[in-house]
Amino acid sequence: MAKRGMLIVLSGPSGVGKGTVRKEIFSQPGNNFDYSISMTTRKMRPGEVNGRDYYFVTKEEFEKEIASDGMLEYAQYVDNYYGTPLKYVNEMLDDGKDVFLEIEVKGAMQVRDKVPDGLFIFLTPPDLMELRQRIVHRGTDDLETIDKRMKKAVGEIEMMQNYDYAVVNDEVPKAAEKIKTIIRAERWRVKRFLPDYKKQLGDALK
Ligand SMILES: Nc1nc2c(ncn2[C@@H]2O[C@H](COP(=O)(O)OP(=O)(O)O)[C@@H](O)[C@H]2O)c(=O)[nH]1
Ligand SMILES: Nc1ncnc2c1ncn2[C@@H]1O[C@H](COP(=O)(O)OP(=O)(O)O)[C@@H](O)[C@H]1O
Repeated sequence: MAKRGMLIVLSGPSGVGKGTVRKEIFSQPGNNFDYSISMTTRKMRPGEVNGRDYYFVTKEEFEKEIASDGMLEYAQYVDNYYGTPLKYVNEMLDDGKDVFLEIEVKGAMQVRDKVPDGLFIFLTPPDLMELRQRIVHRGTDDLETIDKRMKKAVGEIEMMQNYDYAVVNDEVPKAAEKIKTIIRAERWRVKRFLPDYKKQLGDALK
């Protein structure tokens, strides 16, 4: 049955370990979902590669994409734009492939409105002190940015209620395992099969 692919959205507060857990999932055989590379106006960090980690663009370039309806969703996060280019996601889903988005909560809620049958998973820290320690430990943000990210994290965690599943990122392999289990089960959601059978029934009764 040629089913449309499943859109998988992983969000959670900055520093909770989304990138780390996603890489763990993708490194395992059979879990190479198509990853949607986001566009951002934030500065490239050491070690990041344009076109692999993000498409790094100017504010003007980003605003042009918004104006031409080129984004599935976008949000402003700590002084920068972040967004999901629409074209790639649509092509992959039409091709029957599952697409994985790793995005913050405001963007995820826009996706939820547009793609209600997507799978929405919230990655949450064991507690807020641990979250702060992870951001400090990562060493990519100055103290002022860390404070901004922490304040934001509180509001973001409250958004958890709008997701289908919550996964606590206590240990990376455990969190990755839980997410894989959720994805595996969700592939067999009745909603995903009904349209195909309805069409077959229509054809069979002709
Ligand atoms: N809405 C939206 N958020 C994104 C997108 N790409 C990344 N983000 C989120 O933007 C936030 C900041 O990302 P980044 O500056 O890379 O920091 P980090 O993920 O905390 O290392 C994170 O919560 C990301 O998940 C996107 O395409 N759309
Ligand atoms: N389960 C975990 N236990 C301890 N540290 C973690 C865990 N998951 C991630 N980290 C660390 O926390 C920091 C933030 O992780 P990262 O994947 O960059 O988060 P995000 O993508 O959500 O902003 C990194 O230094 C990472 O190594």
